[in-house]
Amino acid sequence: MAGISPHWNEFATRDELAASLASTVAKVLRAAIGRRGEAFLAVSGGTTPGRFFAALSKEALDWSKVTVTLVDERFVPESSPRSNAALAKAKLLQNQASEARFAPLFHEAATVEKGADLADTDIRALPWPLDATILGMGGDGHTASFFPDADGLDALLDPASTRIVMPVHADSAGEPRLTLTLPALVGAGLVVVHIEGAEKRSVIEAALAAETGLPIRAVLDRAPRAAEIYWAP
Ligand SMILES: O=C1O[C@H](COP(=O)(O)O)[C@@H](O)[C@H](O)[C@H]1O
Repeated sequence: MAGISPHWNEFATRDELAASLASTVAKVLRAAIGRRGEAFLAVSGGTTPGRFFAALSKEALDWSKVTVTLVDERFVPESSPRSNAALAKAKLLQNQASEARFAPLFHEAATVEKGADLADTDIRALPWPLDATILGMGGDGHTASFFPDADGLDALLDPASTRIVMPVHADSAGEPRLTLTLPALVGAGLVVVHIEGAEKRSVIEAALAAETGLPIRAVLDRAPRAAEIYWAP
């Protein structure tokens, strides 16, 4: 394996995982605020992060100094039930975390390419590097919007990319997507892969055991420091 092996954090229940991950991320955000006066967090969408978002939203810290963005987004407005921004706003930007600044990836544009250019400009102006990146993973081994069948996957996963946001077209994704690029994501001080259930565990274990070519493996291999896998049944 080219990269540094990830570290496993296993929990008996999804609630225990959510509480522990929220506590760890809150510590990282507090440390960043202490060190540089602000903190920068990227979170995933999908079905997995709900409990973690609820727990993190109740953590006491100076949320007015925190910027939250997304690891990836569907090219849909916030009014869509498939919007990751809508999910993050409803489940994370509440309670204590309602004071945080949210930076969306979706911008109204005629094409996802133009939307990605607008997002790249906006997101570039944020306080890089990320302090924490919380990735999810699909059962197909995709993470962020690095789908196995994405057009130009090598460019999306290029560790030398100078882009921060790129458009994604993949038949399996449903609609066009926007994603942070690999170097933007893995440059974070803390990189977490949050997965739940036996099936996803098997997928990531198989990806780590052999060169499957799955995007999750490329991300873990190309991260400059060991990622943390958070898993519960
Ligand atoms: O499409 C997406 O899926 C993955 C995994 O989602 P889940 O529903 O299986 O938890 C997610 O990490 C990503 O942000 C999202 O856009």
